[in-house]
Amino acid sequence: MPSRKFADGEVVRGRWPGSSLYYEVEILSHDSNSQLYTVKYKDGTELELKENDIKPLTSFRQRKGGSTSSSPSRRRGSRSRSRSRSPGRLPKGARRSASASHQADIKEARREVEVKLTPLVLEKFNLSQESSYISTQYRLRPRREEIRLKEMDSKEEKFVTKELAVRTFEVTPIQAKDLEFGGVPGVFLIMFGLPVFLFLLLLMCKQKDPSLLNFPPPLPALYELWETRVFGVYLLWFLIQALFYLLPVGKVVEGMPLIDGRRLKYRLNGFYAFILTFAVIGTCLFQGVEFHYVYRHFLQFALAATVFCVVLSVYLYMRSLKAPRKDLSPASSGNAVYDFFIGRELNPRIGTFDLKYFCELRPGLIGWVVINLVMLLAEMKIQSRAVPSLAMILVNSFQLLYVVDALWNEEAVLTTMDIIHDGFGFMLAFGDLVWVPFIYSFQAFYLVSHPNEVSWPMASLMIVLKLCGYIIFRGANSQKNAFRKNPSDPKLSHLKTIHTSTGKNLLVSGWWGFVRHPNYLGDLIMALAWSLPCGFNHILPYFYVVYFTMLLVHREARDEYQCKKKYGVAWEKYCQRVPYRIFPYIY
Ligand SMILES: NC(=O)C1=CN([C@@H]2O[C@H](COP(=O)(O)OP(=O)(O)OC[C@H]3O[C@@H](n4cnc5c(N)ncnc54)[C@H](OP(=O)(O)O)[C@@H]3O)[C@@H](O)[C@H]2O)C=CC1
Ligand SMILES: CC(C)=CCC[C@@H](C)[C@H]1CC=C2C3=C(CC[C@@]21C)[C@@]1(C)CC[C@H](O)C(C)(C)[C@@H]1CC3
Repeated sequence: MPSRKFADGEVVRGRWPGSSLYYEVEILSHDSNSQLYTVKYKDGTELELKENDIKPLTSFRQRKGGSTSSSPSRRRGSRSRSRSRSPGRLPKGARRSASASHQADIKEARREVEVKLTPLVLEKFNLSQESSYISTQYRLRPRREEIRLKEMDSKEEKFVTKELAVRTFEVTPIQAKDLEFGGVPGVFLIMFGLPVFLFLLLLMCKQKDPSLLNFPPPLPALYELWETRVFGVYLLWFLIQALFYLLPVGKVVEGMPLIDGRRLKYRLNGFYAFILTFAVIGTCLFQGVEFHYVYRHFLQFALAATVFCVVLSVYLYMRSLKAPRKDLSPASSGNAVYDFFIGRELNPRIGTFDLKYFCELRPGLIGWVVINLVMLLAEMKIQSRAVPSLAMILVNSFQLLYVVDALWNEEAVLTTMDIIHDGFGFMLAFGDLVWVPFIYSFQAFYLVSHPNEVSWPMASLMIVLKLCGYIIFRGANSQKNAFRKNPSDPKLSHLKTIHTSTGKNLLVSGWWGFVRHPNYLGDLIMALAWSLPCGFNHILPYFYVVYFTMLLVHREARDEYQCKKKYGVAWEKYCQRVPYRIFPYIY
């Protein structure tokens, strides 16, 4: 008979399903057939857990004792992590509401968790058991601070209790307000509108006078835009990038925990792929390959990429119908149109080949730099220049820095909303493979046919602006990534934090104490710096700044909504302490 590690009545730590958080539980019984323990959380919740998901209390106490954190808020954060909290909140992936008519899928996974929860009466948590080992930390704190913290604790406990009650018993019907992007009509409009808009914009830019008054330009017939050879070149590009992605070079890291606690592995070799790509391009240039072909067929390439993206999205949707429910995205809704757009499967993979992760950083992002280079060469050819214009050099170098930075910090993409929350569907396929390479290169495309002379003093100001944006963007992203990776990193010990009932803390000083999305602010400042070299003759090169502001304001609202659900009172406190979202004193 297989042995069991924990005895009935033993008090241990049990992992909350789908998260990496452990809570104090009592072992009630053990089933020798299923090898599952029935455990009881402090609020009365009973669950069945595997032995791997249970840890002795001692391992946690030892870790706390070794905390290096020094700031009061950090101490407070670690204390809260070591204390038992209600596991009432569901795993991140299961937070969104379910439809009555919703297929089994992801929401059923949530229901599975819910039906096993059996708190008939939700009692207030008993925290006394652990107070002995946290008391040394309490004693160090001034009295007034202690009272304030206790008040906050009781407020948070009430919040968690309420959350648990709601999440345990509520059968949440799908409601229009739960769908983002304007729901089904909204995503329908986006799916048809964006490709049309892309072509109108590119055609407009090709006009001699790309004024808004000349909008919309005449659309060419579809057969004029389709070229099989171009499609072949595009496929070749995609396959070469896929080949580079498969090279067994670079570190392998684990992504964030999924709904079932698994962590997928990702190879970080984007930067190598970039170097290899440019080694190949350099060789081709040396061999006299005509890159002007890409400029001459720019619209055809955009169409080839769009067709490819539609085919890919159909494939992704079809395969998601066979995907096990644990693999579905928390953003998926059960509505076919919406799910086709937002993506139904969270991490579609062919073997170890992760399609979303690959598309997010490789063909589109590296393609953007290649297109910029093509535009630089086209400018020299069309304007008969011996060297590229200063404006073109600025645009190329600013955007090159952005892409190299993304590939160098590739691991950071694993914590973005796109990887953790959104599925892989039309939105990201189109965004990654069409929008990024063909819209983000718009300034360079514009400069080919609309030259702008930039003086050195103006160029210096633009460089300063770009560097300011970059320092904010990189500083904020690195600070948050380092904090999420290791909250007690000594390099971050000077920063203040707010503790949350999930056990994770929020930074409230440093970049994240300046505004609530400092990384977006930096990104937007950089976007402005990319457009300024195009001058002020036309509004068109500033389209990117306008679009990007809209994208990030909308993204900030989506993130805010999710953080509010995730962190509750703690998030509200954060908002009080850091009142501005992106632009200090403005928004
Ligand atoms: N060029 C482009 O087109 C685009 C670029 N971007 C860039 O991508 C990057 C990633 O963006 P995105 O994924 O949207 O979001 P963020 O990197 O800003 O991540 C948001 C998450 O950070 C955590 N967080 C929020 N506030 C705090 C805090 N005070 N302390 C600690 N953690 C906090 C929360 O997650 P949790 O607590 O769960 O860790 C929150 O959900 C940004 O730099 C953005 O500018 C984004 C979109 C498009
Ligand atoms: C118009 C439409 C369908 C929008 C989709 C939005 C996408 C264009 C963007 C969503 C998130 C993105 C990110 C980057 C590029 C744009 C998209 C795909 C990113 C790869 C750019 C480089 C950054 O350093 C980044 C890695 C942080 C970033 C991640 C998010």
